[in-house]
Amino acid sequence: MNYLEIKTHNDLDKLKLYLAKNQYDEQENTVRKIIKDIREKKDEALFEYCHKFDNFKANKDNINVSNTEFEQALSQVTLEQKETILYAKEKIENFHRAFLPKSCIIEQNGAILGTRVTSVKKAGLYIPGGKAFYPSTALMTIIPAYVAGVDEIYICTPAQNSYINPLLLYIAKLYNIENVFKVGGAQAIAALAYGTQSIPKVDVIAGPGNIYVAFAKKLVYGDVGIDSVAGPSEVMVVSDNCEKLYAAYDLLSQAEHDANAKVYYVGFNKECINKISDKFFELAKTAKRSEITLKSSQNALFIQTTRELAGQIIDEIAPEHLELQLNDPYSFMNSFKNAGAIFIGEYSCETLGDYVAGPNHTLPTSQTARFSSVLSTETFLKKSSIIHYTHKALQQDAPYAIKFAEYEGLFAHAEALKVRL
Ligand SMILES: NC(=O)c1ccc[n+]([C@@H]2O[C@H](COP(=O)([O-])OP(=O)(O)OC[C@H]3O[C@@H](n4cnc5c(N)ncnc54)[C@H](O)[C@@H]3O)[C@@H](O)[C@H]2O)c1
Ligand SMILES: [Zn+2]
Repeated sequence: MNYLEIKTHNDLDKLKLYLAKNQYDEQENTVRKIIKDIREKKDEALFEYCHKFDNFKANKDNINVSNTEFEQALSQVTLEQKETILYAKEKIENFHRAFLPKSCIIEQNGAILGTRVTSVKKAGLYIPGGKAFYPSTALMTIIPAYVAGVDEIYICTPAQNSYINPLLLYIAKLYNIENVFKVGGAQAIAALAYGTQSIPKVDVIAGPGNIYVAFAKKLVYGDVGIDSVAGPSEVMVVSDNCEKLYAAYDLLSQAEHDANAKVYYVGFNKECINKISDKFFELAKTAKRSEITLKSSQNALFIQTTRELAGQIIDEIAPEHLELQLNDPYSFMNSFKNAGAIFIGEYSCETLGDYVAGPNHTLPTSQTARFSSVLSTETFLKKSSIIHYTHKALQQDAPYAIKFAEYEGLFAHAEALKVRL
């Protein structure tokens, strides 16, 4: 078991050292090669990788889910499944609508100044599907793109042996999305970033994935927009009591996603740490997905610290999901800034956020919550400035702008104003 005792400010170095050990050079090299191949050989490389990684013999005619496949899938979806999806859909839509940024203008010294919010034209959504199926991610990626008003939405998801989860296709159909490509991993991200004969180049790629997907998004960023580096799941539970052992269950709920998932428990006394870790490892051994949890549980880190230092530990790790099972969580929240999503109180377990609470479950991982945000409508929006002067407003501001232009030696800038005065 990985265990750190952080009792003084200097002890934080132990944590920094621990976090710096996480290196994935091999996977990064693999991803670089995949991106290069897709850029150079396009569909040819894409089809090869579909075969290699997902055992799907892709070609230009079967890479896109056909109408027949849609119909077959839709006929398999039960009434109960539809009701469950529609329940979550409504809650997620309401949340994303409520936080939709709007264009706005102000008037300053007679000039009209504003921000015009427009959506991107084309979005590529990645819905993972290697070790589990994620229809919930279909809702979590499609809804913000749809609410933002994206013109064209394309989906990529791995199709092992050509199979795609029917619930995912049901959700795509709810939003009239016809372009669902059976492509996963880094090759899907590269195809959406640079375009191939079969897959169009998009403006923004959003959606979570495993380490290959996360690296690929990081590497194509700049040529295309991304939501965040939303890689293998992470959870940190900070608790000041352990009577109910909830923390152990919550750690396991993230450990079952991926062998590379990371779970952290931060406690203030050794008894709690022992109790939670014992239960966690017991659950990891007997879990239904034990072939994954036996590996990911090896990444679990248990930290004993003080309440005063806990905030700094959170800021260092910047966990994707943070659960605060504390007596006074709201005052504790002043002690840190970095976390993808914050779950407050013992009843707000992370599973609710994954499926039905409403906020997005696609979140920054591997310490990127220091500067990245949860996936939202903003991922698919951009802001342009609006600047509109009348002659009177120009007369007021021009003398100052002319002086600035002269300080910078940019005399043509000054002239452009002078001719208008
Ligand atoms: N951060 C978030 O918001 C969030 C949300 C949900 C899920 N997740 C994460 O999404 C991930 C889903 O992972 P998954 O594996 O089930 O599905 P996935 O779709 O992300 O990955 C499957 C793809 O990985 C590629 N791949 C697999 N092995 C490879 C190899 N050896 N070399 C190159 N490429 C390879 C293949 O192309 C395959 O199609 C998990 O890590 C989970 O924790 C994250
Ligand atoms: Zn989860």
